[in-house]
Amino acid sequence: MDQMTTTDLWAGAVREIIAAGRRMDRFGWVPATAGNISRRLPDGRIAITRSGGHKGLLAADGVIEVATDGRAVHPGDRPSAETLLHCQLYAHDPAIGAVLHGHSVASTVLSMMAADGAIVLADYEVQKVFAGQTTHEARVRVPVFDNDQDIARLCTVVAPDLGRMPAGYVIRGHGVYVWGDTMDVALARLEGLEFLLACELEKRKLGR
Ligand SMILES: CSC[C@@H](O)[C@@H](O)C(=O)COP(=O)(O)O
Ligand SMILES: [Zn+2]
Repeated sequence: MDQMTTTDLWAGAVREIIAAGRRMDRFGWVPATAGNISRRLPDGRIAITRSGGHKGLLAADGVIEVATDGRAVHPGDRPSAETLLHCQLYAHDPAIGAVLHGHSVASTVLSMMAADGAIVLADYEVQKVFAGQTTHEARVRVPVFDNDQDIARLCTVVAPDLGRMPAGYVIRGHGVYVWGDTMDVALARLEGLEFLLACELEKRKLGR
């Protein structure tokens, strides 16, 4: 791959990450410095948001490269605190090309109330946004994992569920992780999941 092509690939990934951050911000899913966003390039490089920036106000220098073990490729760069959760998904499935993490009100509140380690979505038409879901009559289980500031340890808790989370997962009192083969697919899944969590929160406020 020539130099021009690798530069173009990187620029494309950065554009997608910046646009995703703006879109997530419009919905209020990345308050303050919350959230992180990554993209795996066709050549295997991983682009991810720098730690601590506002994800709705990203510029090109807010996106940096990490290796598959989560370490910054360029010395001095500080990748997202949750980089290992992104790398875990990329290592699990070579088809995954984008990972999104946001902190919505609905995911934060519902996960704090979740019993049995999951939020179960049922009877919603929009469940069909998730791969393999063809009817509102199915039940979509969204695992809820306890929050942990030790992200390597959190990865070991998430690991057994890899490959059986059609809608992504939620970290308790923290937020969602979703992914997709492309950024557009990941954003569609995020929008679908957040819509359903918002519905679920409204339902519970009505005592249902
Ligand atoms: C604003 S606190 C949120 C952070 O602790 C973390 O959960 C988060 O989502 C963003 O961390 P970052 O290191 O910027 O990727
Ligand atoms: Zn977070």
